[in-house]
Amino acid sequence: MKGLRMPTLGLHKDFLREFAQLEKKVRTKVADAFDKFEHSSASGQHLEKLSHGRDPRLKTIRIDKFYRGVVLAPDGGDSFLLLKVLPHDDAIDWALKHRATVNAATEGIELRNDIALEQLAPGLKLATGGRGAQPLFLHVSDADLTRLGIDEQILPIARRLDSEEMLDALRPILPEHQYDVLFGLAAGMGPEDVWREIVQIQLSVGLETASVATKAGTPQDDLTAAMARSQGRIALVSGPAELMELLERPFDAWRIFLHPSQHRIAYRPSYNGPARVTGGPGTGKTVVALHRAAHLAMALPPGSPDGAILLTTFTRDLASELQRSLRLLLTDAEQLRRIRVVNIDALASEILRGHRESSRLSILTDQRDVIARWARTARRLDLDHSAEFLDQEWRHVILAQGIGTAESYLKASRAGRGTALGPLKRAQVWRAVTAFTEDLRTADTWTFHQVCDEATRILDRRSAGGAPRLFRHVLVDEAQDLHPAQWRLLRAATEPGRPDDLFIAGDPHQRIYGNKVSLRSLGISVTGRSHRLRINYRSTHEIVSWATALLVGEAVDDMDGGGEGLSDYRSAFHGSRPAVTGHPTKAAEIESLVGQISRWLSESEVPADEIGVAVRFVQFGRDIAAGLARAGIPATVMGASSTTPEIGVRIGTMHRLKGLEFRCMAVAGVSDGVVPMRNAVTPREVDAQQHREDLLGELSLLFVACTRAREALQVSWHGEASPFLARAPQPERLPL
Ligand SMILES: Nc1ncnc2c1ncn2[C@@H]1O[C@H](COP(=O)(O)OP(=O)(O)OP(=O)(O)O)[C@@H](O)[C@H]1O
Repeated sequence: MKGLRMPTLGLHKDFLREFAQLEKKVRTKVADAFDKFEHSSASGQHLEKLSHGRDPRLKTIRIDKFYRGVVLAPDGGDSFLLLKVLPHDDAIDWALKHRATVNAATEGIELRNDIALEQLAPGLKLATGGRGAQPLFLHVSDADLTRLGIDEQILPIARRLDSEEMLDALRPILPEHQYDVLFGLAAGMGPEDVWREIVQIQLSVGLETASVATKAGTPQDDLTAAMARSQGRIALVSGPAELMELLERPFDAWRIFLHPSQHRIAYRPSYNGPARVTGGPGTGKTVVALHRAAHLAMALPPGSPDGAILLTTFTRDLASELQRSLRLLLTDAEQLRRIRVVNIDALASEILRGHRESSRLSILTDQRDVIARWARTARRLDLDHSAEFLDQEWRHVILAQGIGTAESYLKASRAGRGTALGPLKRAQVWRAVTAFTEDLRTADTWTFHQVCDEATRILDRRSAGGAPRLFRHVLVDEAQDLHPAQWRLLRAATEPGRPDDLFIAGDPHQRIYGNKVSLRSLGISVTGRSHRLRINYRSTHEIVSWATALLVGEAVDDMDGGGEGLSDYRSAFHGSRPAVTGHPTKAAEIESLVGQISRWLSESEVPADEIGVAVRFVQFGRDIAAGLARAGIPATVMGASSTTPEIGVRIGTMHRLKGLEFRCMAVAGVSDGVVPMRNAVTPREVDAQQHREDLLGELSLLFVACTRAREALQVSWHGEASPFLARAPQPERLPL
């Protein structure tokens, strides 16, 4: 077969991003132009060389009168890397200025703006000399910088940087890997940490993907080899059919451009027990869980039963979203059938229903009904504990620890609860719990936690009788909000001690339901199999830094006996700053919001369903929907009806929008008394610890709402501003 090599086609992630932003008719032309790469003999013909470019391998291709593509293609070689698609003059300008190199540390391809870098150095010297500030990388030796992949051109520039802002300003012209290394060092990581977390991951994932991508014995040119080692930045495609498939779904880059730090977690052949991924909002935890599920489905032997893998999460809406994404990732119907996607509570009810004579199950879904029942019980027994206190004691101590008798409750640890309860008080609480649960039993009515408990007992009995566990692998997303009863159900659903039994994705900073767990106490040890993601792919740097400031100084536990911070958490790209606006009245806030949404729709041409509005309580959402309707803007209040299809702008409570994302996001009604919601916070005098926990929960809720925004965020209030807003820096009050 000598001389008959197929061309290698690679796609840079910038290419897909720019392609996604083009109008549909231009996208069709781009697809047509690159479809011509079908045969190696013809592939290079359409490429035009540039004279006086920095890199003779950078060529352009005509798309139409206005657009050109930029391709990296060595003369006479058979590798093509699609880099950019830009308006005609910009494409030429980009191709003239840039140069592709292979990084000495990662062996992957990197691109740099050669001209801008050359022009930069003298100016930088002056700036530093003028201010005499301390160089940013004084503590790192040249040898270390070189070992981490900083090359001869960048080293003198790095030496002249004296602030993180300067580094940030240079980001667009620096080779991406080298920026990542410098960012890590500037954020306080030592050279060894940077080596392990940034270089080694890229190197080892790159080598792994390269060995999969290249057939044994096939000779390769340097460019092909380096392309294959550039996991996360470059995706190799098998041919025109795959290229066309990718171009049909340009918004779903997550399917092919996993960052090496994501790839190594998702595609590790096997974990010798439960594994976990954490990270701030938008770092791709869900993406990693989806890829892991796909990896496990592909690894199952042929003929494996349908539904052998469970992919689960907190709510029904999030489960539907997971199912939708999974269908994009896995196209093989048999592999897809191996993964069952269902939310935990629905799974628990299904198990219980299947076990009862009647499949009807009455479940208390509204927390207000639960509280009303507690209030009745407390009145009947003449107790002076509040309904909320009793409910919390039941959920956070009794159900959480699976306590079944008065004796064990008397001895139980109440760590995390702020009010001491002596034996007499405990006996009173136990009486209330017994009366409350007895009433539920008589009415054959359940809470979801009870359903989970009962489902766990059913599963445990079945496996004690020798039946196989329900699932071979269990993956759970949004894990920070699970109650211990739900954890126990998941533990019982898969065989402990088996490789890849549990895969857990979650962010403790987004804990909004007050459920704190210790994984160890539930028999789930993730020691040595825990990973953290640091790069936000959803929101701009401006949104991420504003929202992160809300949580500064808050200690959050990581469910495994440690704490987790957000200091090295950052965004992958820049955009406009969030806008924060106050209004004298509710009507004025709604009017301004309607104006902002109209501008997003008309000036920025954002489709209505890519605009989200988060509110703390649903009635304000309805008022906003009415305001939008008066302006002729379609909107849906999410969850208001299960039968009406969702159209237009999505309005939802902050709880409801968890896990979702929108190009433009308004977080409205962030007023004093509403955020934090007064009646959602236990008074300090009732339970000081619970008071702190509730406040943190409300703060996390605001954080979750703000981090749903991809490109634009507006936060507004009427009356007095929420005290939480004083934590965040005042952004420029500019229209977005
Ligand atoms: N490697 C990647 N390349 C491109 N896009 C990515 C990548 N990883 C994640 N994304 C995108 O970033 C966004 C956030 O990803 P994802 O929802 O998985 O994050 P998350 O950590 O689960 O977020 P949250 O905790 O806030 O719900 C999504 O739009 C996803 O498609």
